[in-house]
Amino acid sequence: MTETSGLAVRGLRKAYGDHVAVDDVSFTLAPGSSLGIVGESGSGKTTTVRMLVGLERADAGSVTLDGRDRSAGTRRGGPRRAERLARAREIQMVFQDPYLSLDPRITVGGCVDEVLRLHFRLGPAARRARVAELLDQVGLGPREAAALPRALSGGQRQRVAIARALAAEPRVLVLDEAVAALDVSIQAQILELLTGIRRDAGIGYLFVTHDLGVVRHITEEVVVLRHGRVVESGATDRVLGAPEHPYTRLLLDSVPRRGWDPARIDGARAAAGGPRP
Ligand SMILES: Nc1ncnc2c1ncn2[C@@H]1O[C@H](COP(=O)(O)OP(=O)(O)OP(=O)(O)O)[C@@H](O)[C@H]1O
Repeated sequence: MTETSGLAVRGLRKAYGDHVAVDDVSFTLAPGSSLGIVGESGSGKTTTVRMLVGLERADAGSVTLDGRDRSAGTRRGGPRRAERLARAREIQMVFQDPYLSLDPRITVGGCVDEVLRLHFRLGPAARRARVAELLDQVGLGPREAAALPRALSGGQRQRVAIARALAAEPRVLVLDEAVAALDVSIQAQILELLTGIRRDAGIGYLFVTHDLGVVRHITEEVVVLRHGRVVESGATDRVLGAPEHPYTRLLLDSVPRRGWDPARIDGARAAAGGPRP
């Protein structure tokens, strides 16, 4: 990746009072590639991506997309609305629970249409066609388009959330535990769908998850966070296949499987430096 293409995160830091949630986190995401951010609960994954999408202000560090500084332009009064909108469009987020992020009073088609109206100058007929196309891309048809979110299954709702994110034509899609609430078979369907979209659209994925199976399935590179710091990063196959840091080994050993022994995990945790004091 050249310095000017893709997403580059450098030295991000965020403290809440005297608790440092994210500490000097850096990584890059090439256009169309897929990066996993893994770590235990409280390791700083969500705080990191919230800073990328502007839901949280970083204390230090920078985020650039295709060479443009996303924190720049904060001159007096902040960036102009058009700039802010353009920036918001570039990185879209899909959350764990689409039910909470979808307006219960607006039909599925209407909620995708909202995004088109916000970001693009399209007439009603063009918007209708684009809504149908986006829903079709995620495997939903006219029946679902006319329904309210509560009439859909969890997997269908997550498809709506993905269609809505894609409507903005982002460069990067941040998926924060986006399949965690779904049944395993539905998870697999959504992961397949996302894999296909990435291939076709060349959108970069940032996958926040505690599920190493998901990481193995969908990411090319991975960053391991612990207590807000990057302890290991690299190609997913290498990091999961031959982890170098004791904490990564601990995460791998913590996945329940045949012959799994919780007592061994406690021993490994002590070796990795124990819980935070
Ligand atoms: N708004 C906030 N105010 C105070 N502390 C916060 C806030 N948001 C996060 N934290 C703290 O920052 C640390 C990192 O939290 P974060 O949610 O980023 O972790 P995570 O790795 O995403 O965890 P999980 O997998 O449970 O979502 C935690 O110790 C958390 O308690």
